[in-house]
Amino acid sequence: MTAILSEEARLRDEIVEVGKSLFDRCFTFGSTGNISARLSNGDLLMTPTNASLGALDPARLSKFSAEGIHVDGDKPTKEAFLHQCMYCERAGAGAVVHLHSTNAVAISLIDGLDPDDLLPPLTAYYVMRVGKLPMVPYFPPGDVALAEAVRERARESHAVLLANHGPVVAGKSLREAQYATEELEETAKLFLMLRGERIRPLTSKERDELLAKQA
Ligand SMILES: O=C(CO)COP(=O)(O)O
Ligand SMILES: [Zn+2]
Repeated sequence: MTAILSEEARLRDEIVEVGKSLFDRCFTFGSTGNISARLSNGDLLMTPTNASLGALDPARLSKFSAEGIHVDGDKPTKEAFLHQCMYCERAGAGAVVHLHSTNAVAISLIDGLDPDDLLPPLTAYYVMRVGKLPMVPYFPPGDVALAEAVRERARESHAVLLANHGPVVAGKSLREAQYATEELEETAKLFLMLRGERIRPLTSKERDELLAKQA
């Protein structure tokens, strides 16, 4: 019990710290974005709805039981079901980060990209931390259909991009989810910077070798 409590206290602090770090560096704006983390007993902590990631209170985070019941804290993010869908499909996930990061949102607006994998393997770290980026069709924020569509794509990838909305990324730990989300955003920025240039992404062999090392 004490171990669970200290794990929970640590995770609460980490959600606040990561939220502030992402917000302060403009990875999301206003009250957009949400973060969740899973305790080893299956309980979930989530950011409350309409909260700025830059000003979270560890004591007011929303808590869900392993059965998915809201048991404590402020009213949860409207994307609570989406986060739960991500954990259902990604057994090893310990955290999920959703942002409205500008360059990733821009990618989600470009017509004609491959919806099964939106970005080329520009750098090794993109392949190592993100790997593949499928697109989830547009549904309004908080819609059950959005969460169900994320569930479909989460089977094949821990990172997905919501059309006209933003990225959702799961990680073994909150730090992993954070770093992957940052890598996704920076790669989206590089992709936009390089539009119109002849580019030389990693080859399939180079990409596959990196992915094999991750497995
Ligand atoms: O990003 C958001 C919706 O997609 C923010 O919603 P919440 O304030 O309910 O977390
Ligand atoms: Zn959102």
